[in-house]
Parts: sequence; C-alpha cells; structure tokens
Amino acid sequence: MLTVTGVFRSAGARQILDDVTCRVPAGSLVGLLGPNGCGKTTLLRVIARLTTPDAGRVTVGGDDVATLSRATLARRAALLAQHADTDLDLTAIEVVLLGRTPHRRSRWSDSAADRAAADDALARVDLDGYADRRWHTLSGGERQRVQLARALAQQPRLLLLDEPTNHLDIGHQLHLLHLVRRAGITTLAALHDLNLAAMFCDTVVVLAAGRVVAAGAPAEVLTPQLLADVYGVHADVVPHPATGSPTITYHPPAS
Ligand SMILES: Nc1ncnc2c1ncn2[C@@H]1O[C@H](COP(=O)(O)OP(=O)(O)OP(=O)(O)O)[C@@H](O)[C@H]1O
Repeated sequence: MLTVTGVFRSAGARQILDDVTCRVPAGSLVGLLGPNGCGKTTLLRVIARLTTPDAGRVTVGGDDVATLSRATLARRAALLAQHADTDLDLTAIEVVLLGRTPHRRSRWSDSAADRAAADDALARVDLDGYADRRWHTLSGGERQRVQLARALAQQPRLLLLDEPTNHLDIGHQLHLLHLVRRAGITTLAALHDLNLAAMFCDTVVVLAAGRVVAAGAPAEVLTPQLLADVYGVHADVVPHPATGSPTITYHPPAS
C-alpha cells in the first residue's frame, strides 16, 4: 500500500503540490489524472524520492520513504519516467537488466536469475526477439515498452508510471494497461486518456493546480461536471453497457 499524506511542494512562489493526500491500496491500479501542469509528475517524483517535499509524508508498505535507504527504496518502487531515455549505446536487454541493479549481489555481473527476469519482462511487453536490438534503432513505442520491461524486471512492490501509454498505438496501450493490471503490483499511473483510465483503474485521483479535487471509483469521479470544471471540456458520459465503466464522448470546443 502507498499512502501520501499532506504533501506540499513549491518552486519559487508557486505551489506545485498543495496538501496532497491520497492512497493506493495494495495490489490496486490507481489513475493519477489532471490537466497539463497540475503536478502529476512532481507527485510521482516525490513518492520516488527524486524530489523532496516541503512538507508531508509518503509511506510504501508501511515505511516512511524518507527513512529507507536508496537501495531498499529501489527494491520496493520502480518509476517509469515520462521521457525515459538513455544516451548510452545499450541493447534492449541491457536496458532491461538495469532494472536488476538493486537486486544484484555483484555490481559487475548478471546472474542467471537476473537474465531470466529480464527475458521474462521483455516477453511480457511483447518484445521477444528484441533483446539484442540497439536502443537508438527502436521506435518511440518500442522504447517505452523496453522501459516498462526494465521497471517490471525490478520486481517492485510499487510501480509508478508517468504517462506509460505515450507513443503507443491503441493496441499496445490496451495491452500495456491490461498487463499492468494483471501484474497485480500496487500501481499509481499518471494518465491523460480518461477512457483508458475508466476501463482499467480501480480508482482515480484528480489533481488540479496541485490539489486533489476528486478521488474515487471512475464512475463516481468522471462526471460531465468534473470534466468541465477540471479540463474545461464538455462531454457526455455514459456507462459501458457490458462493464458499467464510464465511457466519455467529447464535444468539440464552441468556436
Ligand atoms: N523545478 C521547477 N521549477 C519551476 N516550476 C516547476 C518545476 N518543476 C515543475 N514545475 C512546474 O510545476 C507544474 C507541475 O509540473 P508537473 O510536471 O508536475 O505537471 P504534470 O501534471 O505532470 O504535467 P503534464 O501533464 O504536462 O506532464 C508545472 O507548471 C511546471 O512548470
């Protein structure tokens, strides 16, 4: 379980995160929603301890992340960053093996278990046969999936995903979120596609200007009123006939 309690973060005079409190129950997939610049990436970075909050507390599995060593935190939590990239001339499997670093006994060599975990992670993102492909030869979507494989190979208790469906075609967007859901890892995922969030997330947390403005089941939260208030868009929201999850159809902006 992940808990975030009363987190504040500012940059200069600007309050980027303003008293954020939310939780991700163990094994659930929670969508972190909100318009550009509302603080999603900053919150994920605070949770991963890449950014220090001005105030507030984050716990993973009951432990305050501020008290964990870097190595322990790296074994518990994996972050898939929004623009995960590398300038190194690595192959796909070498990138995935980076996810094994926190588990390694020897700094220099990969064990058979490390290699098996990396191979399995590549297969799970549908990239069997890509192990020896050089990073710079991969497409944007393939890179995104290799980075997810790196995070899965880390075998974390908590997965933090920053717009994980970026660059992916619709088939791979569905495949990725289905895979994340079935993995059963406690996951907080920043998402822009509200229909995908409604389909896959157990609950959603909506940020606006650094504050949590709504949280709960997608059907309760994703109302036409919320979409108007938070995103400034007009939309129809109807329950999916089979699953009951909200399905959103947007109206073009009035000219
Ligand atoms: N180091 C910083 N200095 C100044 N402003 C910052 C800094 N980091 C983030 N911000 C600002 O804080 C706000 C929140 O940024 P953040 O990247 O967390 O938003 P986001 O919700 O992830 O946005 P997007 O959906 O566009 O990726 C933005 O307005 C951004 O410009």
